[in-house]
Amino acid sequence: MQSAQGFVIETDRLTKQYPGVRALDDLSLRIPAGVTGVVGVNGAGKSTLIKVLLGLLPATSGSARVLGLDPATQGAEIRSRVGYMPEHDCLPGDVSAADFVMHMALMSGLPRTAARERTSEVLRHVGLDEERHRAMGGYSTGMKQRAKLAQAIVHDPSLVFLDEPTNGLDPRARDDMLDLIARVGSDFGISVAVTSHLLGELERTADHIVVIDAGCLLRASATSELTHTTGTVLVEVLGPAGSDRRFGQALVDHGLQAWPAGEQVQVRIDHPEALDVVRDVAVDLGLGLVRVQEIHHTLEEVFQQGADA
Ligand SMILES: Nc1ncnc2c1ncn2[C@@H]1O[C@H](COP(=O)(O)OP(=O)(O)OP(=O)(O)O)[C@@H](O)[C@H]1O
Repeated sequence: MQSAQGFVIETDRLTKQYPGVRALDDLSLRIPAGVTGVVGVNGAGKSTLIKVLLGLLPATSGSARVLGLDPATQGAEIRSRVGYMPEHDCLPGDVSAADFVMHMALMSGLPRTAARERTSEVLRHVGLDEERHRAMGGYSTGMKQRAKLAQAIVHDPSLVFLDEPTNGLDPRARDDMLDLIARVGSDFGISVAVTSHLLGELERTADHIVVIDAGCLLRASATSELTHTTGTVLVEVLGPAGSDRRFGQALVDHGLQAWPAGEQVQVRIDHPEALDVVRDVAVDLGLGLVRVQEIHHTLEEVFQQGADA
């Protein structure tokens, strides 16, 4: 279920005041279905936002809708339709993932047979098939994060909140977790709101990015809009040593802006025929064109530019 306008989450001037700290400050945002990255430095207000949206914390002022429901009065209903993976370790060490996830499935109201089937399905999905009967106290951080993800989606929610799911993971486990999150969206059709304090991390995974700073909305946009093309391409040619330099010089002689980038050449594509010139120059010099790749801004660059402006 979504709101009449098709947003899974909407907030209007949402404010949360803790004693001495305004964690959310007049925050108005709209999050569509799909995978959305909620990005902000530590202390920006991400966890507070999730807790208010789940109806676990009352807002000081303003309003919100989650799947069209009001967290202030319909928290229990929201929590039955929304999954939540908390940031911190909250798993009982002496219980197996299979028992824990099954318990969470039963708690959410699934009948026993459906709960058992769904538990196997989600544990397989998160890659905890083999180890599911071992006590979770002996799990690695990556395995614990997977078990937390499994319990968040076991009741087949329409939306899931994942609070810093890559925290404490090494780069390989982090990439695996990000792939898994993308598949929660695509394979199960569950909308995802995932937080991170690392700007670049959700670039590949999220369809939309919301950036929060000191409880305020800094930016909200489709990821593709934020990381739009830089108008340059990276070209790799195949030929004898020094071919890249000869190629770059020839492009400049043909009126293009080109400069070296390692052993490749970066070329500004500022008119539609520029790519034809790149191809023709390579042919003229007898060089093979190995690849021509569009360069996109990274999210870090986009926000660095914003900060410098
Ligand atoms: N229960 C609380 N009482 C007082 N201040 C709090 C409380 N919980 C959070 N805060 C403060 O509110 C601000 C926002 O915290 P929040 O945990 O929502 O941020 P965050 O973006 O999730 O960061 P992190 O990833 O570090 O948890 C911080 O300044 C934090 O210290």
